[in-house]
Amino acid sequence: MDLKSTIRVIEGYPIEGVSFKDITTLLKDKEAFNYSLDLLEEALEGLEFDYIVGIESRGFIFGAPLADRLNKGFVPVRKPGKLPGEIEKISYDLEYGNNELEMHKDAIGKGDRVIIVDDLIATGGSAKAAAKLVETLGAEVTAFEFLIELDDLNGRDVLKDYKVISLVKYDH
Ligand SMILES: O=P(O)(O)OC[C@H]1O[C@H](OP(=O)(O)OP(=O)(O)O)[C@H](O)[C@@H]1O
Ligand SMILES: Nc1ncnc2[nH]cnc12
Repeated sequence: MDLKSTIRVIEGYPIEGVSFKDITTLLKDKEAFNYSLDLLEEALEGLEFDYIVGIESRGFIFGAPLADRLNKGFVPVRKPGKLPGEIEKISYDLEYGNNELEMHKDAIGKGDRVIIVDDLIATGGSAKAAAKLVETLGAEVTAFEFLIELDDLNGRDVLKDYKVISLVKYDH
């Protein structure tokens, strides 16, 4: 199956110059959604880890079912103000705008190995911020896994010290 053909591209959203990769068209196609999870699962074969960490919100859509398939726990990295317990917080820049991410302090710790999952890597800012949260809590990032990679935005360079897996590539 050609996964790319199920992803809709909308130019100029949310601001001029951005070529937005809309995964809602993939998600509503049950074969494409299932196949994307098959590929995400297969690509992690041979890696040892304890948890899937998903980045809100689109990272939850792939991260949670992937954790269930792999019989691992799922840990959310959330946008500000959503987690009820004691949190670790970090600020970061996006392709458009900036944001903050938070994680429960007691969610993971020393000796834990995690896979960080998101739908897309653009600048790599969100992924790097999530890794810093994981590492601040004493855990280790085994790999990053994305459905989509935007090559020209060089997010992979930002994550050069890590294993990075992506399924579908675009120039930008
Ligand atoms: O590599 P980066 O430049 O950091 O960009 C990628 C991030 O941007 C999008 O999330 P967004 O913050 O738009 O939130 P959403 O998932 O809630 O739509 C996407 O889902 C990634 O998390
Ligand atoms: N070009 C893009 N398409 C979809 N989601 C994004 N998040 C950051 N950049 C994006």
